Amino acid sequence: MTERLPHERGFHVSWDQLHRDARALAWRLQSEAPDDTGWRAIVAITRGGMAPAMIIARELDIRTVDTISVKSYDHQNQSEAVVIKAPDMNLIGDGDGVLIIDDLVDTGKTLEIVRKQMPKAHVATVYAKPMGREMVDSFITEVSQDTWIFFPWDLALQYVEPYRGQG
Ligand SMILES: O=P(O)(O)OC[C@H]1O[C@H](OP(=O)(O)OP(=O)(O)O)[C@H](O)[C@@H]1O
Ligand SMILES: Nc1nc2[nH]cnc2c(=O)[nH]1
Ligand SMILES: [Mg+2]
Repeated sequence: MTERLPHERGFHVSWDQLHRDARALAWRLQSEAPDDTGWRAIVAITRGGMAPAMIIARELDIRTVDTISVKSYDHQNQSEAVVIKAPDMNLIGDGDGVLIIDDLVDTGKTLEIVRKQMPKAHVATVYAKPMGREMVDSFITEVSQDTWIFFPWDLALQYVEPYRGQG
């Protein structure tokens, strides 16, 4: 599977690392809140945004959490992102005072369509690649464009050969 990815590097994130990085993002977002009452809601971008959104909601004591689902379709090798489930717009409105959370931004296509729905929201991701960095207001760690980020929900513990004897 992984050999087929057109990326030179792999960045493997453990649950512990994700927890630390999401908490670091929450700490930063706390100081960026619009006023003393804090952020009024979170919109998590499914599915990858749900784990960091839960951690941030806990740290910032945000109880209103909604989701937006974006799916990329391939049309003659050009991918197009489409919203297949929107948040409750009566609750979220234009996004003022709302945090949008995703695990990462890569090309920025997902965030482009999400931002159109909630133009005043504050967009935050845990990880960012250079192409999409301009689409986020806050992030924690940048990786190079040719890096593939592996999240803990896509990984399993397994045996690896010792270095000595390889290559
Ligand atoms: O900046 P982009 O190039 O749009 O890529 C970033 C998006 O891609 C991944 O989600 P994916 O669509 O794979 O779905 P998932 O979160 O359900 O795994 C990731 O979780 C981001 O949401
Ligand atoms: N897991 C994962 N999903 C992605 N979607 C777009 N880029 C990435 C990435 O680097 N890792
Ligand atoms: Mg995603």
